[in-house]
Amino acid sequence: MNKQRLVMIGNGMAGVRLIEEVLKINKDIYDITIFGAEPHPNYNRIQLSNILQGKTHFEETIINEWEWYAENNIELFVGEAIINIDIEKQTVLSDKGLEVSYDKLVIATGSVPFILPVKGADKIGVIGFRDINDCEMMIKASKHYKKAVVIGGGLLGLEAAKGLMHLGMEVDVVHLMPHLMERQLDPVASGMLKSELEAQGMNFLMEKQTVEITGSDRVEGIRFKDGTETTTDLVVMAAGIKANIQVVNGTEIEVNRGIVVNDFMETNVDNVYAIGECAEHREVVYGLVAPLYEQGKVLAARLCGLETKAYEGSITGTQLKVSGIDLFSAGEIYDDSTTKPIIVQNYFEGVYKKVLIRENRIVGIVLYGDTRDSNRLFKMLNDKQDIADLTSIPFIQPNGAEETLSVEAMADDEIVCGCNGINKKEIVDAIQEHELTSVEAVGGCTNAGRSCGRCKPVIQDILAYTLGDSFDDAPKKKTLCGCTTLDRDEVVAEIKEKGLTSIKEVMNVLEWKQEEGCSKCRPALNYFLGMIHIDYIDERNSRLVNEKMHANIQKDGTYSVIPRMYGGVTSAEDLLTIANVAKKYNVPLVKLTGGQRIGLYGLKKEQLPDVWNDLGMPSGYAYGKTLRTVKTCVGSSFCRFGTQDSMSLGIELEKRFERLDTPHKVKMGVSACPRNCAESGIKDVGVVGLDGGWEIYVGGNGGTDLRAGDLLCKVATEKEVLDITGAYIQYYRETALYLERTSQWIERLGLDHVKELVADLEKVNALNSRLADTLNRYQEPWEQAINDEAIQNTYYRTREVTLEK
Ligand SMILES: Cc1cc2nc3c(=O)[nH]c(=O)nc-3n(C[C@H](O)[C@H](O)[C@H](O)COP(=O)(O)OP(=O)(O)OC[C@H]3O[C@@H](n4cnc5c(N)ncnc54)[C@H](O)[C@@H]3O)c2cc1C
Ligand SMILES: NC(=O)c1ccc[n+]([C@@H]2O[C@H](COP(=O)([O-])OP(=O)(O)OC[C@H]3O[C@@H](n4cnc5c(N)ncnc54)[C@H](O)[C@@H]3O)[C@@H](O)[C@H]2O)c1
Ligand code: SF4
Ligand code: FES
Repeated sequence: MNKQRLVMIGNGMAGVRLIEEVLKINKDIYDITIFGAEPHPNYNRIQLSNILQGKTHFEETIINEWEWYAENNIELFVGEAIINIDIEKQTVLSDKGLEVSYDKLVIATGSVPFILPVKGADKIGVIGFRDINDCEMMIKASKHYKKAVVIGGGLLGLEAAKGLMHLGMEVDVVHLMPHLMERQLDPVASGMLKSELEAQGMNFLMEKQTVEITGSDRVEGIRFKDGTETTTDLVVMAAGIKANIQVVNGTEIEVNRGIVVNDFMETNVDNVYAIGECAEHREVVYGLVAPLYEQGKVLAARLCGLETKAYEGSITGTQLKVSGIDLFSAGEIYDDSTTKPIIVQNYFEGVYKKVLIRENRIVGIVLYGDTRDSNRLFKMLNDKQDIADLTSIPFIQPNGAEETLSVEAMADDEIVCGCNGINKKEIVDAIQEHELTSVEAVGGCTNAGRSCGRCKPVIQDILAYTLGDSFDDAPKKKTLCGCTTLDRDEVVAEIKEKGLTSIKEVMNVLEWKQEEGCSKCRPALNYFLGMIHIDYIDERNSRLVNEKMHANIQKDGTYSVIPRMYGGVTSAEDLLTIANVAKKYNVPLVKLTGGQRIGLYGLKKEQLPDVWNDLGMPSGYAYGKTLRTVKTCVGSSFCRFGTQDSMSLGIELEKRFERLDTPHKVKMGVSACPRNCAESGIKDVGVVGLDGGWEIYVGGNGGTDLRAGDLLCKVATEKEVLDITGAYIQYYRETALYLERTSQWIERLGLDHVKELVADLEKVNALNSRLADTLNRYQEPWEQAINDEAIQNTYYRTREVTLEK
């Protein structure tokens, strides 16, 4: 049966979770295409506040790596927005002119910040806070400017303000209402919050209505309706959000505040669905992930033709991600004549708890200073539990709180992860069934902890409670990934001992928890098998996406082509060839790379084989976990300081070790004197010429974790450099964790240990002999692709998408 085509507009949190749910139900039902306006894979937007507050980095917030899309055969267009939907033809059109047809269309375009329509709102230095780009702008501004104003004292505004303070800025929060977070907190809790934030150094301008943003090109100040003003270098608008529904303009798809959907996330138009913050369900547009994930489950079942219960709406619970603040709120906040409150307040400890009750049922919760009971109370609210017998203070302030709040005392169905709706029993079952030993593994299996991350400490407690004594050892062990309880060394030992020869066999014999593994273990196993067995047949589909394509995917979904230029040395003829190719294919960017070669950027994947053919040069492997470049200085051939022939040694090193699979990328440099023009001191292997010999440095790194190389040894001849380098690289291949750079590996193993190894000639020879066997088996990948129609069809021919005439 032909697969149907599912197209999704939006590559964000709600949409991609929906796709995960669809794949869980049936991997084979759809050809999936996703368009994302941002140039990134799906990342955890919630964590943007934590990036500003210095608690995490962008890389750590990626939820679905590029490999995940490739592994699941999802066609992904990033940095490409859909600008038109034709519901008659069932096609969508992108801003780059790509027209794609669909059988089912999901709109998951999220929200946009509400920018106050005041004079000056378009000045430089006025931004929203929605994506990583906004985050980066704030970080950049903090390096040049001192003062920031955040407009809006809601969740987003306060998290932004705290982040800007962390970045060293002086921050005013401008708020329209008499108390902060008035949609989530009552005046008492709000007052306590304000006092705490003031104590942390935040300044508030309350009950101020902005009428103008002043300044020339860049913002310089803000003017309020009451005639007062404040100065500022940056304005962050956090005064709410609007559903991003622009894409349906001009269609018959019904909109109100959002795209109107029924209880199955269907719009009024056949085969068109909406989900996430752009969707309006029963007149509600949600702004937190928990309800959006619930919507995703219902829609996934619908799209896969399963019976499903309807989505009937959600009650949401809110928390603020600001260090030192502990609050929770859900449901109704303000009492009225129909509600009765139970309130506990302890000024001395800064604790305030209010539960609103109507007809013996909890209808609202506000907790400040102690939120340990939030899950229990929230469940009672959601379940509409009759609490007639409980309406006394101990029910919100249990005596001997520690005891009743322990994991043991938690009910099985108590929600642990609010974002993902996962209860204690589901976590305990997953731990037992899949022998999970870490919070990450629990997340991989159940989704718990994968969003705001607030529940991670409780998951940790549940692990300890479920595993008992064995938990003490568990966290120390770094398993290969969530699919196995074995670590790297155990997996490698088992492969050798049991003679396992394919990824499938490893997974079967070593009882992998997920039949097909994941994007972490598949490339690692492929590497280990290739490292162990000389005759191993590489599983190309298990490689990381760039290696699979033999080209580096760029942020707009195009690829780069970087041919080898051994030792950074080229010729007029090669330059002419590159220039002609660049012209012929209208290459958008031709650039010298940091590794002394020439990169052609912006090529479409279907152009790659032709470009490689026309170049007629070997691949520079600028995308691989392998030897990248050997940078050289001109050395004794031309430089008056040169003591050695750095270029010829560099070229020999590059020719010897090119294409070799390594646990991570390897860069080398050869300089002909200690002036080090080839930056040998920050390379995985750096060679420096001296009078009468060479010094070999190892473990250097010029990237994010800057590290100077350590002197491994001094040798007299070029042959010794080649032998020691060979032994060193082979030892790294045989002992490093997959994706461990030499800089991390050498610190883990200890320099002395490696020094001893390279001083032992027998060991050096044995390592070099194993390496030589391996080196013999590599083929030039670009040449292979040019000559193999099947490879071209599988990897480089696109499915029929048509370009707009
Ligand atoms: C700083 C911050 C902190 C937050 N903290 C929390 C929290 O603690 N807890 C919580 O539950 N929620 C939090 N949220 C809200 C949460 O991030 C959102 O509810 C969630 O991301 C919504 O998912 P979505 O898929 O609907 O939208 P998004 O995640 O915004 O994804 C929509 C994607 O669609 C893309 N897109 C838009 N138009 C087009 C188009 N025409 N073509 C192609 N692509 C398009 C957008 O670029 C975007 O990448 C926070 C939000 C922010 C900004
Ligand atoms: N911790 C979290 O759960 C979290 C964190 C950040 C963002 N978010 C989500 O992101 C979305 C956006 O958050 P938000 O805080 O912008 O939305 P919001 O609507 O909750 O709050 C906006 C605040 O801005 C104030 N405001 C409105 N107009 C103003 C004006 N002219 N001047 C000053 N103040 C004004 C409002 O009174 C309100 O308190 C929401 O859906 C929110 O749930 C959640
Ligand atoms: S490293 Fe020394 S030999 Fe090489 S170019 Fe620089 S100065 Fe000249
Ligand atoms: S509560 Fe947010 S990830 Fe679990």
